[in-house]
Parts: sequence; C-alpha cells; structure tokens
Amino acid sequence: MSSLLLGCIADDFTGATDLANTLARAGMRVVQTIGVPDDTSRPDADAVVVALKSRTAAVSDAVAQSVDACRWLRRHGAGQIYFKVCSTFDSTPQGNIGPVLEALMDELACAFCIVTPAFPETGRTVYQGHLFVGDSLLNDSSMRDHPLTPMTDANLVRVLERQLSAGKGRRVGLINLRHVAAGAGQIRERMAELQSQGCSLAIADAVTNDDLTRLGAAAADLPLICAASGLAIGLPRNWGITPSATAALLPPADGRRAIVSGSCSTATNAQVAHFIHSGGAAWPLDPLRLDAGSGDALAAQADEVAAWAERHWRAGPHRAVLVYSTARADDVQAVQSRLGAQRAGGLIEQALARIACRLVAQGARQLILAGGETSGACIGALNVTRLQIGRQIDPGVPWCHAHSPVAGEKGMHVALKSGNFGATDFFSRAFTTLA
Ligand SMILES: Nc1ncnc2c1ncn2[C@@H]1O[C@H](COP(=O)(O)OP(=O)(O)O)[C@@H](O)[C@H]1O
Ligand SMILES: O=C(O)[C@@H](O)C(=O)COP(=O)(O)O
Repeated sequence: MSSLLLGCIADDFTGATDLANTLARAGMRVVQTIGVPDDTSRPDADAVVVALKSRTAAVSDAVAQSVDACRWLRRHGAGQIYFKVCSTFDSTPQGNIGPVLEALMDELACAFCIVTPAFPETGRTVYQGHLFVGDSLLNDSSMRDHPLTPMTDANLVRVLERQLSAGKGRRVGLINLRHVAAGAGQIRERMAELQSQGCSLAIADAVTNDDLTRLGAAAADLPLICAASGLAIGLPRNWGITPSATAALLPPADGRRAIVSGSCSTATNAQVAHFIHSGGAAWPLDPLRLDAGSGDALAAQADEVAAWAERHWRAGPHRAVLVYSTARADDVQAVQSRLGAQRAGGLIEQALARIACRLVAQGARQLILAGGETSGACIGALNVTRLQIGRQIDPGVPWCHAHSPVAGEKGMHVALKSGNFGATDFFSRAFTTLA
C-alpha cells in the first residue's frame, strides 16, 4: 500500500464530499472517512478526506478534532494537509477557521499558509480579499441570515484576523489577483514578500479555475493550505496526477428514495419548493413541537413520518419522500427566538437524524441529505464510517455509497448536498442520475 499524498480535514460532511468529488475528478484515488479512522483501517488511496462536524462545535472541540485528524493523516504519510472550509467561509467571530488553522500551523511547524474559499463553478469568487457569492458581496448574500454562522463581513482578511489569537501575533496578508494572474512564480514571490513583512497567512484572490490552478502549483511545497474545494482542482498535478473522465463506479442502486433536509439556505428553499410544486410527497417537520421537553415528542413525530412515508412508498415504489425543516429567514428567526439558535439547531438535527434512520430502516437505500450540519447528524446516527465517491450530480455534490448497520449488507447510496449547491430541480433529478 503506497503512502498518502494529500491529507484533508473537512469541517463538515457535505464539504468533505464536495472536496472528495473535486479530487476524484482531478484524477486522485480518494476515500472519505467519517471522523478519524482507527489505525487498522487505513484506506489505499492517494488522498483521504476526514469529515468532521467541527464547523459549529465549541472552539476547543473543533481544534482537538482537527489536530487529531492531522496526526492520523501525517502518520499515514500525508506530506500536505488541506483544511477544507466552506466556500462562504462559514464561521463566527470566535472561529472555528482561525483557531483550527493556528493549531494546525503549530502542529505542522508551518510558517506560512494560503487561504481561499473561491469556487468559481458555484459562483464563489475572491477579489481584493472580498468574497462574492454570485454577484453579491458575502454580507449582501443570503449568508447574512445563516441560522448558525451569519456572515456579515465580506473582507476575509479582516474576518480571519479577528479569529486569530492575539497572543500568537499572526497577521493576515493578501495575494491579490494581479499576483495570481502572473503565475505560480509571482505567487511564490508574493508569499515570500508577505512573510518578510510579518504575515503568516494570506487570503488569495481567485475568480477563475485558472487562478486556482496557478495557486495550486504555487502551493506545492506548503505543508498546510486552507480552502474550499476549488483549490483542489490544481493540486493533483503537483504529484503528476492528471484528470480522470471516469468517476468511480458505485454498486447498482435500488431501494426506496428519500430526502431529509435541514438546510435553510436559499438554494435548498428553492429546491424544496420545486419538489413540492412538482407534486412530490413532502413532510414539514414542526420544530416547535420538538420542544415538548422529552424524547416523546420526537418519537411521536418520527412515528407519524414513518407511517406517512410507508403509505407513499406503497402507492408508488419509485416515489421519493421529502422530510424537511427547511425554512426562510423569518421563520428560522421565529423558531430561534422561541428555542434559542443553538438549541433549535440541535433539536432539529437530532429529529432529522432519527427520522433518517427510520426511513433507512424502512428500506430507503437512495438518500439525499441537505445541509452540512444536518448531514453530519444523519450520517453520524446511521453509523457510517466511510464513503465511496461516485458520479457528480451537480457541481460539488456527488453520489456516494456507504455501509451502515441500519442499511444491511448491500449498503446504500447517499448524496450530501451542501446547502447552497445544486440546481432547483436537484431533488427530483438526482435520483434519475443514479438509475
Ligand atoms: N426551521 C428551522 N428553524 C431553525 N433552525 C433550523 C430550522 N431548520 C433547520 N435548522 C437548523 O439550521 C442549521 C442548518 O445548517 P445546515 O444543515 O448546515 O444547512 P445550511 O448551512 O445549508 O443552512 C442546522 O443546525 C438545522 O438544524
Ligand atoms: O464549500 C462549500 O460551500 C460546501 O462544500 C460546504 O461546505 C457547504 O456547507 P453547508 O452549506 O453547511 O452544506
């Protein structure tokens, strides 16, 4: 078994499949693990993506999980570590991007690290250090209303610097588009210049895949990089690996179809609305009913959902059922003002995870999970430990195959849809791409 080339740490589960998908398309043999694997189960791959649920965890927990993953990846030969964060830089003033990055830099004795959430294929570009989502600055996009990580500043130099520990004295610089467009040599010169000016991190501009390719080449010798999945486009070439047209073949799909959505992003809201308007069977989870103080309220809703789904599947075995808490900003705020943002998030994730397990126990073997936190909770409850990456449905979202004690011997197909990814008809079209 050859040793790992690239070790990746993703701060959520949808982000992890997004990165694994990009690396696989760029020709790497890649495996996604759920959490840090034990030493006896090291996959034979060029890259391993360790999926963590650390984006909104307490800072100390996120740091501990990430350092643990980094140690495991290094023990198995990874010469470069890729910290995958969200393409909308989801974080709070406390973190977790800054504190995790600093801990990884300390762990790797890394003097300089580049950071770029650019992912042009999905409309995320960085210019003069400012993150754009489509035509809007990050703070003018729907990300300003995210339930857990509202993003109110598009200036990433400022956002990242705010998250760094004052005691460590690290500063953040900018590699602007002029340097990036001039090629890998100029980017390296700019990195050296910033370092000589006392910066140990730099936000890198990128508005096209070519920019990311140049950045990838310039980053070949860095022990640590921090990015959304875009930067992965250019990295495999650093090891002489070239893009592959053939996605990994997954086992044939069968079984019932289900969608569980806790994402409140604009794209998911539109996808839920489209699914319902096209006549899809949809169950709206009532967050306030979950707050009855005991597990009974949750068990009662799970029972009702299970009976409802069974009726629909019996009426049409190929019909997909959708269970969702997806809501628009005003409704989310109303729930949060009653329950508190963290508590609401936790209760809903727990409920959707329980429902996902019920649906799989009833025979769902093609499952779409929407939202990073939601996917984390559901995949955790299903006790999945590893995902095999298959064909892309839409940019950033591949079908995967997974084993779960709930799904039986043949396992199941699962797609972890990042909140803001996917076309409006994603929920109906995804299943047809698997057939
Ligand atoms: N109706 C709702 N009201 C309040 N919070 C919600 C609601 N629906 C989902 N949530 C919570 O919001 C968070 C959504 O995060 P996530 O699953 O990562 O999706 P996204 O980032 O796309 O919105 C989760 O913690 C989820 O439990
Ligand atoms: O980089 C991205 O945008 C995605 O890979 C991602 O991390 C999205 O997270 P969620 O919106 O929480 O699904």
